[in-house]
Amino acid sequence: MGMTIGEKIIARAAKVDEVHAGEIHTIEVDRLMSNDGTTHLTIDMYHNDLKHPKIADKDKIVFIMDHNVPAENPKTAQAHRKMRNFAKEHGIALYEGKGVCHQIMVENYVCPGEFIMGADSHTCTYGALGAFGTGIGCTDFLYAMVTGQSWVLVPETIRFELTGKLRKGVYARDLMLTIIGMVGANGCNYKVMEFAGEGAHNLDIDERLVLCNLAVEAGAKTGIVEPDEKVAEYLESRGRKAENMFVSDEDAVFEKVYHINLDEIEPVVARPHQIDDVVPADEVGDVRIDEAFLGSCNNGRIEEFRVAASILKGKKVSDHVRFIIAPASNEVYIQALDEGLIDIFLDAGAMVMNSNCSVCWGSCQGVIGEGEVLISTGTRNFKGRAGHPDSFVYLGSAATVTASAIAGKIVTAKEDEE
Ligand SMILES: CC(C)[C@H](C(=O)O)[C@@H](O)C(=O)O
Ligand code: SF4
Repeated sequence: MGMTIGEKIIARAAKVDEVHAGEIHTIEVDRLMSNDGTTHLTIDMYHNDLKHPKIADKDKIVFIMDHNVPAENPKTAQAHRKMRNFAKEHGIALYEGKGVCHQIMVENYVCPGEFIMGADSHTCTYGALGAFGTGIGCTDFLYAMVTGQSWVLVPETIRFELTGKLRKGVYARDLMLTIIGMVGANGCNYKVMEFAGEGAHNLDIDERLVLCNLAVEAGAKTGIVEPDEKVAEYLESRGRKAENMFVSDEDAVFEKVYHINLDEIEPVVARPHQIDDVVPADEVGDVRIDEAFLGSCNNGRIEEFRVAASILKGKKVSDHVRFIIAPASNEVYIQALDEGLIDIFLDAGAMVMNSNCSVCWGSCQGVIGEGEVLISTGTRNFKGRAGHPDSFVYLGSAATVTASAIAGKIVTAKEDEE
């Protein structure tokens, strides 16, 4: 029986010839990532609950401080100290203030065919490079850190067969929000969302990252785009090898296949407080905003910054809006500086933050108050996600967020602006 991409990666990690959905396998983890959201908890368990604490392979572990960076209160400062000290003591790679964990991982580590576990739900992002990335809690992280192994119940795969190309002014973010609106926030629970077909290959790496990153918002175990020469080029440009570029066999078994024509996708917005409450952006009505956010592991890359800058150029952010911009990594930040994008943002009246999770995380920067409305390129719009429990988060593309920051209410960008 043929295998899907996800099954092939699990078979490789389990060191067996074949695996199929429904089986449980012990796997060797290729890499482990943990951020400052939970690493201090893992470290506490390591010290307090293990009889013979040890690290299986320090070179497979990456610690990234990105959620509350720089620390905004003594409690996070203490959690950060714990993380720094542990990393130093065990020789674990540590990134502090260099960017959002998933962006750092994609820029520096992820390779196709790898099985990567991260103590963060958006670890599914790595499927953009043909890897199996999945989020785990800190107990599972601790086990994998100590043994080098974990276990996996092989998921069923749902295939998204994509055709066509996104039209001008329509972005991967609109595509993925549309898909989540269609399948629902639980529509792909514990499945692999596999994106394939000529439409998927038309998407660039940054667009694939947007798709895979939000797979968990449809409940998926991970999202994977069928890897191709664009992945190979990206890896080669960064000094990594394109091996293990698995694609699904012709006779692989999919639980379901969706056919989506990218030409038909239009700008959309997810309304508070559910990500699957998706409507066409121009049907959202008259929604006045207090804050706009451009950034996050979903949408804080150079491509989104270019779109935002082309819309903002020569314009001003509405005087009742705080427009907060946080690059997904310092690499993005430096590139944006070089291209003059940061000048455009500052001239327009936006606030540019350090590379971190920022408003997406909603506990460090740009928190919104009671009754306030945010339009965001972040990943989630749960009640209270960006601050006060009685506040409202809409999700949209970089273009929609930027155009809204200028208009002071939710609008889509006009064609000549992009
Ligand atoms: C802090 C972390 C555990 C959390 C996650 O798992 O996703 C965060 O990154 C988020 O986006 O809500
Ligand atoms: S940017 Fe948002 S979604 Fe991504 S890791 Fe940070 S808090 Fe989580």
